[in-house]
Amino acid sequence: MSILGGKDAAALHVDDVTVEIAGRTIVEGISLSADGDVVGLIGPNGSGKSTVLRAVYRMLRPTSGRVTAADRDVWESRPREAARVTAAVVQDGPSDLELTVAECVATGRIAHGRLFGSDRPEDVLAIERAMKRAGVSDFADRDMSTLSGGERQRVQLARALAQEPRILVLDEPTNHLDIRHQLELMALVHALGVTTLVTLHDLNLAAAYCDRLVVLSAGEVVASGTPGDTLTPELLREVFGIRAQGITNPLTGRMQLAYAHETEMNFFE
Ligand SMILES: Nc1ncnc2c1ncn2[C@@H]1O[C@H](COP(=O)(O)OP(=O)(O)OP(=O)(O)O)[C@@H](O)[C@H]1O
Repeated sequence: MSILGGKDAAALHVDDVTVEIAGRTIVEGISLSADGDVVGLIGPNGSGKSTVLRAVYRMLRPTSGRVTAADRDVWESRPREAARVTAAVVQDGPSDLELTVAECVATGRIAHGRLFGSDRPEDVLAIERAMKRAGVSDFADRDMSTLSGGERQRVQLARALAQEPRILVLDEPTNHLDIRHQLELMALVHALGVTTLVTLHDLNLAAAYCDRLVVLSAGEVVASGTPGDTLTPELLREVFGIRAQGITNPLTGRMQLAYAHETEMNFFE
């Protein structure tokens, strides 16, 4: 049993996935896997990260290729069956502004057969546990419409945790969060032990909290591996157009990057 209360982490395989929209190839030949670890999907704006995630959480059907979660083709599964395995926190997700925080988190239980307004003991437990982990218990009774962007983002995470997923898909989960909550969220995600595919623009969060990285450029995978193997000065220059160097964070011992715009000279030179 996972620490969320559900079944253990499940394997996710994206196998040679291509997505075309209106005749334009958005991503091509994408393959990646995750199994109980945290895999970061990184790349510049428009490189196709969200498109890959949409194919995984059943929002955008691939033109070719296969996505399997817990050994089932997600595009041949029923939506509720897929939702019992995979939960997503996404940018264009439902806003649920008319619900309270607790009601919003409770919708994560629908995949497990909860009917609206009738929580079973296991639902109550999962909802409370998820709110506590995401740090939103204090405002459980507030209306979603009254929350700040960062608070709302943590509620979306709580809803996903209440789903007791075996695979977690997160699209820029930290973009509204202050620095403390960014670190807390990434540490929490890492500690869950749930298979996680996460897009991040912050390369330092990616380096510190992802077990492996997959780098996209112009709709294709151009590198994958551990942060140390992937985030080389050459790749960062070619793909992101920056000067960068891996350094060790003196407080945590984890890898992080020192970076500058390619045109920027050393201030002290
Ligand atoms: N429905 C669509 N119709 C047309 N073009 C699309 C559609 N969805 C995505 N695109 C295009 O596909 C490319 C990849 O988009 P995607 O959102 O996957 O990139 P991303 O890496 O997540 O970008 P960002 O870092 O800016 O969020 C972009 O050029 C985008 O404009």
